[in-house]
Order: sequence, then structure tokens, then C-alpha cells
Amino acid sequence: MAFPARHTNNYQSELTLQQVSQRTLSTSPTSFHSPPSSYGASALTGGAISLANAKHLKPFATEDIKVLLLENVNQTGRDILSNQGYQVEFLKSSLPEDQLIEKIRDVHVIGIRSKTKLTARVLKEARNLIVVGCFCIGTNQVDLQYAADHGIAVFNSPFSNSRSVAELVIAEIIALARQLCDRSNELHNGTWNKVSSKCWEIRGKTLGIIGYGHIGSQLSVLAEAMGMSVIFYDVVNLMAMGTSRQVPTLQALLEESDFVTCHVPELPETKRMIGQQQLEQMKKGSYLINASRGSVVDIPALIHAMRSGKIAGAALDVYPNEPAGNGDYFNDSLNPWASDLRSLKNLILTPHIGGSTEEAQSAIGIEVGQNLVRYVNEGITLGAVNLPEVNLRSLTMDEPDHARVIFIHRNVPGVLRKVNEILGDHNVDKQMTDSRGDVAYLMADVSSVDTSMIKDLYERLESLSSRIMTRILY
Ligand SMILES: NC(=O)c1ccc[n+]([C@@H]2O[C@H](COP(=O)([O-])OP(=O)(O)OC[C@H]3O[C@@H](n4cnc5c(N)ncnc54)[C@H](O)[C@@H]3O)[C@@H](O)[C@H]2O)c1
Ligand SMILES: O=C(O)CC[C@@H](O)C(=O)O
Repeated sequence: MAFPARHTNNYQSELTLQQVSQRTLSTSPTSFHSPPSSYGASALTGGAISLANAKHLKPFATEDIKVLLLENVNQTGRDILSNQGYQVEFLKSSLPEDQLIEKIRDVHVIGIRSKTKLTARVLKEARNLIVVGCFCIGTNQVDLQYAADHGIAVFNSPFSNSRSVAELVIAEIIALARQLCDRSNELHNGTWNKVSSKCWEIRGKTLGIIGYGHIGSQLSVLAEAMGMSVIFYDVVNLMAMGTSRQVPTLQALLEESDFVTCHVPELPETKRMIGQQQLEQMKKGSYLINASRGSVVDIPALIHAMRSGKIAGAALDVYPNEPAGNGDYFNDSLNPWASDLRSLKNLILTPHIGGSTEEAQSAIGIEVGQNLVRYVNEGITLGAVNLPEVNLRSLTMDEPDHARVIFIHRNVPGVLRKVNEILGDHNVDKQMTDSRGDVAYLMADVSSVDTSMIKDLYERLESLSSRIMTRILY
């Protein structure tokens, strides 16, 4: 490459009118909705209503964008990236750290799901990386602060699989109440065991939801439709859906609920938030469900509570350690209590499939794929989880001598003055800057730039002491 790492090629971006108008109107991450698949089929893949006047941005350097997609990212996302002309390498599983480090050294874009740990140690080796796409909701697997401090944007799909998780939990509530999996397993083994003892309807029972965000609130609506009473506990004061009710403490929720289900993110405060003490506070004969993160429930404590009969059943979709790919890995060397867990009755164990439906994966592929393309091609950070959200309307063919300058920098006094001195020989048509913590993101479209000036602009911006990363798209 002619210039230091972390500047990038830029490819033609073919935009639909629909996208352009959404882009102009959207200023908040909450305004992002997962597009239906019919929308996604045309978006960024040569849609019928492409904006003829959109400027085709040219590469800054001559190399192609290299993309590494791990963990079986959906075809929709793969297509969006391949159709841009990027070099896309696709792997079905995640990679052990040493192999990940080898691969990540070259790539500009990486797409992962929940298994790939992008720690500071790994990201340090990612010399060319400009953006991470988490093709899922959770972003706890990425060191978001390290990424921001090094100008690497991180995107996710905040609610494309929420409905899938909520539906799985509904299925589990009924399955636990009826001991469905045990009866099915017995009959698979030839045993007819027709019992009604300790099998219940869910109508009239109380569901306690811990974490009333996208998934928790969706679940609340479904559970009430089936005749359950819903209470929830959340650190934020939230509007209750239907006739559900927020309770003031976790203990209040645990003491009142017949079913307790966890939908909190992985945070220091949520680590083992359901441990021995909380299990003791639950009603005798109640049920526990965890489809959030494996760190949230203390599993040895749950094993103890189930053996003692305090907890009548449980469903786990997530575990402290999960294998990198499919296979017979769920054993004691992965998690020391695995065989104890596997021996329990009325315990549903699923391999982190809460969001694994065709609908969810397809929508996630489209949403994250589009975010990545928009960031690589145009520097737009709308929806980023670790950088300020900055957006400018697209350059058009009527602006042939324009360049888009992106300057990610430390949020310290005096930077704008210095940047504008550098841009001062040109007309700054539009500019936006915003900060998030210690990192600020400046995007400016400048005119009267010919290609011979770009190297100079780039080098002068790179020489500023506040610089984290400079990109110039033209
Ligand atoms: N099993 C799966 O396949 C699967 C799929 C999607 C998401 N998830 C997990 O589920 C989590 C929740 O997803 P979401 O989309 O509903 O997230 P969300 O951010 O919309 O909601 C999380 C809620 O938890 C609350 N919260 C945070 N800390 C809390 C605490 N200490 N006590 C009580 N409430 C607290 C927040 O205020 C928020 O309302 C994700 O972070 C992800 O880890 C798992
Ligand atoms: O698909 C995955 O690997 C993760 C699913 C889920 O935990 C999420 O965070 O969206």
C-alpha cells in the first residue's frame, strides 16, 4: 500500500432511492428497522431504482477490500458484500485465537457472530481493519473501547432476532410446564410414561422477565396473549406492555414468579446475577430460563437447586464456554459441570439457537451487510455501537471534484481548527462532527480537489497529534 495502514479502497456504491431517503431522515439508531427480505433482495445488489446521479466513489488505493466472514454468516450478508466486488472469505465456524490473529492481519472488514472473541490482543494485530460487523445482537465478544480508540467501527443488528428468541422462550415455558422433553425422550427410548403429576397449564401463572428490552418486552406480549401474568425487573424505568407490571427489585420478581427468564446483556453487573441466593429466593417448584448470556446464571448453583427439588425445571441456551463449531463438544473439558447438567430431568439444553431462524439470520445478514458497505464506501456510522453516529448525504455526479474526508481523532480541544486549516484551501460543502467519550468522528465533503491533492491532504491530516485514523474517499 502506498500509505500507512487503515486507509482503504473505496468501491462504487449503488444506492436505491429508498435508502437515500432513509439516510436523510434517520438520525437515531432507534429509527433503524430490519428490512423485510423483499427489500433486501434489491438493496445494494443492483436494485431497480438505483440513483443514476449518485457519484461512483473511486478507490483511494488500488487493493481490494478484504472481508473475512466467520461463524456461518447468512447468505444475504455474504451476497451484499460480494456484490460490491470485495474479496470475501467465508468460514462456517469461528477460529482459535492464533488462527484468528493470522487471518485478521490482512483484512479490512471482519464479520462474526457470538463466538469469535475480538479482544484487544487480537485487534492489536488487525493492522488494516476498519470495521467489525457482529451479525447478531450481542457485542460483548468485542472489546468495543479498544476498537473505538483505534478507529475501528463496530456494527450489530439490534433487534432482528428478538422475535425468534421470544418465540423459543414461549415454547420452553410450555415444554417445561408439561415436562415435554422428558416424555419425548422416554418414548424415543421405548418407555410409555403417561403422567399428569406436576404438569401444569401456563394460563394464570406468573412470568418474571429480567431485562425488559427488545426481547423481554416482545416476550411479555406473547406471554400475556396466552393468559400469563407478566412482571418484569429492569434497571431502567420502562413502559409496561399490556397489563404487565414493573417490580422494584430482582428479589420481588424472584419471589412472585412461577417462571423466571433472563434477557439482560453480558455486563459486570449481570455476571452470575442468578446464583445460589437468587435461586433460594425463587418459589419452590418454579422454573428458570436463560437465553441471554452464559455468564448470567451460576450453573453449579442451578444444578444444586434442581437436585434439591427447589427448581422444577430449567432451559439453557447459553453457557460460559461454547464450542467454536458444531460437533460432540458439550463435555466436562468444555465446562466442568457438563455431565452433571446433562443428567438432570426436565432440563432443556439448546446450543445457543435463540436467534437461529431463517427469518432472523436473513434479516441480520441484510442489516449488518448494508451497514458494513455504507461504512466502507461512504464512512457513515449510523447504527455503530462504539463510535458517534455521523451521516452526510451522498455525493452526486454533479460534484465531480469532491472528496469525502473522514478524520477519526481524540476528542481534545483545538482539533477542528487544525483540520479546517488543512481543508481551508478547498470549499467545505458540508461537514459533521460528533464525539462519544474520548473519540470524535469528523466527516467533511470538500470541493475543488483534484487527485494530485489527495495525498497531501491525507498526509497533513495524518500528521496531527490527535489523529486516530484518516480516510479519504473520492
Ligand atoms: N440466545 C440467543 O440466541 C440470543 C439472541 C439475542 C440476544 N441474546 C442476548 O440477550 C440479551 C438481551 O437482548 P435484548 O435485545 O433484549 O437487549 P436490550 O438491550 O434490548 O435489553 C436488555 C435490557 O436489560 C436491561 N438491563 C441491563 N442491565 C440490567 C440489570 N443489571 N438488571 C436488570 N436489567 C438490566 C436493560 O436496561 C435493557 O432494558 C442480549 O444482550 C444478548 O446477549 C441472546
Ligand atoms: O447467532 C449468534 O451466534 C448469536 C445470537 C445471539 O446471542 C445474539 O447475540 O444475537
